[in-house]
Amino acid sequence: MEVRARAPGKIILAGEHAVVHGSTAMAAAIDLYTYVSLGFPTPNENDDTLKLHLKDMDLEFSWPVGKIKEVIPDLGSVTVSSPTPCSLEIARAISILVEEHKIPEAKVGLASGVSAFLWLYTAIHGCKPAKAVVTSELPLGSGLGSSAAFCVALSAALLALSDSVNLDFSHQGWQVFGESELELVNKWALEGEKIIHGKPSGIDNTVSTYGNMIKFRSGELTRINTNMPLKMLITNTKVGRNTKALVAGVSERTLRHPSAMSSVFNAVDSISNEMASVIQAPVSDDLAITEKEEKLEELMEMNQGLLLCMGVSHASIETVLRTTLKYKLSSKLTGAGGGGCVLTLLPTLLSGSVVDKVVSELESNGFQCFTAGIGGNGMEISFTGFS
Ligand SMILES: Nc1ncnc2c1ncn2[C@@H]1O[C@H](COP(=O)(O)OP(=O)(O)OP(=O)(O)O)[C@@H](O)[C@H]1O
Ligand SMILES: C[C@@](O)(CCO)CC(=O)[O-]
Ligand SMILES: [Mg+2]
Repeated sequence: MEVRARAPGKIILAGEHAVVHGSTAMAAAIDLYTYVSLGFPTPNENDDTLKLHLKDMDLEFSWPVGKIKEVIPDLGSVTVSSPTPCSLEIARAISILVEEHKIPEAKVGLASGVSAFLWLYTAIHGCKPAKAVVTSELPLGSGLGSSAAFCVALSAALLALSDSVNLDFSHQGWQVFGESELELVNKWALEGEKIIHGKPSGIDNTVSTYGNMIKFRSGELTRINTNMPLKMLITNTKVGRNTKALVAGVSERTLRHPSAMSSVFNAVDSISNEMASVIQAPVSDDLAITEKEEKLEELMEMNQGLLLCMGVSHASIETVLRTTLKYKLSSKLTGAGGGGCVLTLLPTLLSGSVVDKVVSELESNGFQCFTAGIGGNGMEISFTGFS
């Protein structure tokens, strides 16, 4: 018996960081996914361990269920239908379980992901044996929402086995949850994101759960429907960074400059709302598309300028901006910044030869360029071996 869930990564079109401080943001799912599968031992296997295999990183973790029960204080008050933050006491216990496995220094950032796994697993499924296998098409720590996709896929797989979700176990292939179940997945995923991000706004896990394109502010999402073709070049600077630290840095800057940063966040709020209006406006002809694209380009450039004010750009990001500007293309960082990925709008009428030149110049800097489908499906689930 195995349950498998997948959840998409995302791009933030406008509003990252400001959204943590109550501004509106715009985000869209991309067709790169994280997959979580949960397999369970048959009674005669007599396997009493919880295993986590991070396949892409070639890392395996294993804990005797008895040890988990011994270390993690009573979870009795936690109910699946009421997503709950990981308490300090349980977080300390979980860190003991994580530190038992010496994670290589180069991959130490994974500790927060393993901690999020242990919290979500024990809180939703309890201290029971299983094997979880995780694979992902997303670059980790690059601004494309890998942490959110991980938390959403894991929460979905665990909830699929709970009494809180009604699913057709005999269904072949991917299936989606109903609205109330999606809301529960999203809320549990946010609890996982809190362990990885520190103070997440919830936009990443929300767009990974629901998919498509959303406008988001203070926990509320508005689905954005559009017939506007939107093509973005994604450039991964491959400069590693940590979202939790970058988010904390913006909060510290806000404490030092409350009035100035409030003006910055208000400006971002306006940019995101204007972007939503531009994208949603019906497209009538090629001229309309070009006009919309020019407005989007200006809004992206303005947002990038405000992200610079927040202190989350990076020399590598500035290199991408300078390079694409030479070809009169507009770019902005996406996600937490400090490196990671940069978006460049590719206008409908742009010739492929120009795109090739831009990509070639960007990749000559050691960056990795790719395009991804924008606005695809959200979280999905599949079952095998269930009668
Ligand atoms: N497939 C995965 N398996 C295990 N842990 C993961 C996985 N994907 C993400 N993580 C956890 O999330 C961390 C990266 O999250 P982080 O928020 O810093 O970057 P991101 O989500 O890729 O970018 P952003 O939040 O800016 O969109 C990893 O270091 C790891 O702890
Ligand atoms: C930087 C941030 O705004 C987006 C990260 O993808 C953090 C958050 O909203 O949780
Ligand atoms: Mg993240």
